[in-house]
Amino acid sequence: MDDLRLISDLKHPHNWYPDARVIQRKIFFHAGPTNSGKTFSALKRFREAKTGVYCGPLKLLAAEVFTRTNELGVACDMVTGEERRYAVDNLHPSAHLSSTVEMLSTTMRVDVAVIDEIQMLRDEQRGWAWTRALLGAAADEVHLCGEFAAIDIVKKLVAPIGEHVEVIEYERKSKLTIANEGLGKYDKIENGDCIVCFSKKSIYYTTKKLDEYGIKPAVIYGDLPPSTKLGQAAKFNDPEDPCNVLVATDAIGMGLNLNIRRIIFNSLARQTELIPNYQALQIAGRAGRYGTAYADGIATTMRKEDIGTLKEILAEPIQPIKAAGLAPTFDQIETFSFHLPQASFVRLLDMFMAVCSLSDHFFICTVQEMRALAEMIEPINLPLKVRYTFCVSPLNIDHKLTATAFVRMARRFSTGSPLTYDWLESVLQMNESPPKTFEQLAELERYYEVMEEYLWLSLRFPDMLPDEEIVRLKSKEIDQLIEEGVENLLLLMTDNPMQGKLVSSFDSLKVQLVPDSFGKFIRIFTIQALFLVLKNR
Ligand SMILES: Nc1ncnc2c1ncn2[C@@H]1O[C@H](COP(=O)(O)OP(=O)(O)OP(=O)(O)O)[C@@H](O)[C@H]1O
Ligand SMILES: [Mg+2]
Repeated sequence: MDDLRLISDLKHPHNWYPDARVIQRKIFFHAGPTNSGKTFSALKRFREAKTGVYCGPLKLLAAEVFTRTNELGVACDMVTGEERRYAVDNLHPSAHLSSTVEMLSTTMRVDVAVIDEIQMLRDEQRGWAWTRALLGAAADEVHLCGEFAAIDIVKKLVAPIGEHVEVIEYERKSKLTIANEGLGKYDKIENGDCIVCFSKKSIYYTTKKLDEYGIKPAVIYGDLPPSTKLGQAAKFNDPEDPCNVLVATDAIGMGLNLNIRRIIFNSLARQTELIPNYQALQIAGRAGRYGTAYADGIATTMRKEDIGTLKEILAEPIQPIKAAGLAPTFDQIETFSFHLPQASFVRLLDMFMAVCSLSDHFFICTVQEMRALAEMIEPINLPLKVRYTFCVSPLNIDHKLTATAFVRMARRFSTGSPLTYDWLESVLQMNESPPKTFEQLAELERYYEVMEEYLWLSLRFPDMLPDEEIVRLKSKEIDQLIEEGVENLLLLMTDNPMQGKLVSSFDSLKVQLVPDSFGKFIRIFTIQALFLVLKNR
C-alpha cells in the first residue's frame, strides 16, 4: 500500500517536466472578457517569434490558427489528435506549430507558447491538459489567454517554481447589453439572431418552429464534423446568403467567428441544472463581434419568464478558480500494474483514484469516460500500453454503433491482423445515401465518429491501422453527406413541406408527428399511406 501511495503521489506535478524546469520562463496572462482581443495579441507575439506553438481548446481553432498564420506568410504546421498537416512537408517541419492542447509536446523547445482559454484548467474532464501545458510548455515566453477568474490559480501553480506572472488586462471591444424582456414568440426573431439550445432535440424542435415562420436557419451542434460546422458558420456570416439566423448548441461557446447580434437562450438549464455563470457569460459574449456588422451585442431568453434568471446568472461575480485538473499518466498506471499484476485495467484505475494524493490547488479529473471504454474491452487481450491508448481516445460510446465498432477494433487489434479500410467497411456496413430523416443523419454522424477514432488510433499505431489516407478521404465524403443532409433536411421542412417526404420512411413520420399542426400531419399521413399502398401493389 505504501508503494502504491508513493507511485500515485501527484503532489509535485512540476517535476514531471524536466525540459520546462531548466528554463526561467516568462509568463504573460492576457486576461479579459470574451471578444476583447486576447488571442489576437498573443498570436501576434507567436508569429513574431522565431519558433512558436499555439495550443487551442478545439480542432477548429487549431485549424483556424494554422490557416491564418500561413496566410500571413509565416509557415505553420498543425497537429490535432487525428491529423498532422505540414506547411511544406514532413521532411521540412515549420518553426511554428498550431495544435490542440492535449497534443503539446513538453519536450519541444520553443521561444513562444500560447495557451488559449486557460480557464479550462477547471474543466472536470479535460482540465489536466491545460495544467500540463501550463507547467510543461518548454518555452521562454508562455502566453496565456483567458478569464480573470484563472489569474489567481495560475499564480499559485507557478509560484513554487519561482515563475512570475505578468497580467495584461483587456476590455471588451464591443458593448454587450442584456435585454429587458425575453422574446416570448418566434415571430420576433430577427437577422443576426442565434438561438442557443442545450440538446439536439431542442435544436430540431426550434428549427421546426422557425420553419412555421418561414425562417431557414443555419445549424451548429457538437456532433457535426468540422467542415459542416464551418459551412454552416460561413452561410450564417455571409450577408449575401438569405440565411441570417443560427440555431446552435453551446458548441459555439468557443472559437468560431460568428456575426451574431443577439444571443437568445432557448433555456438556461442543461438537463436539469442551471448552467454555471461563466458558461452563460461565454455564450452571451458571442453576441457582437468587433469589426463586424453587429459590433454591439444583446443577450436575451426565448421564454419571457427566464429573463430574470439570466440577469441573475450574468450578474453573479465569477468565482476565482480554486483548483486545476490533473490526470494519471501512463507511466504511473504502468508502475501500478507491476505492483498489482493480477488486477484488471479497470481495477487499476479505480485503485489509483482511491489512493492518489494531491496538494491544494489540484483536483483529479474524472476518469469516467476512460473507465467506460476500459470496461467495454476488458475481456480482450491487449498489451497495457495499447489498452491505455484505446481507453484515452476521445470516442463517445453512448451509441450502439460506435460502441460495437470500438470493441471490434480492439478485438481485431488483439489478433494481430491489421485494421484495413476493407475490414472497417465490413464492420460499419454504411448506408451512404443522402440522409432523408434526422435518424439517418445521426447515423452518418456515428460513421464519422468511428472514422475519426480510426484516424486517432492510426496516428498512434500506423502499422496496425495502415489505411489512414483512404479513411480520411472517406470521412470527408461522409462529412459532405452530413453537410448536405443538414441543408436538405432543413430545406425539405421549409420550402415545401410535401416535397421529398414521399420517399421517406416511417422514421420521418415520427419526426413530423412531434410538434406539427394537426392539419399538416393529416396531409402528410395521407400521402405517406397512399405511397405505401401504391408501393405494395
Ligand atoms: N487590435 C485589433 N485589431 C484588429 N482586429 C482585432 C484586434 N483585436 C481583436 N481583433 C479582432 O476582434 C475579434 C476578437 O478578438 P479575439 O478573438 O482576440 O478575442 P478574445 O478576447 O480572444 O475572445 P474570446 O474570449 O472569445 O476568445 C477577432 O475577430 C479579432 O481578429
Ligand atoms: Mg480568444
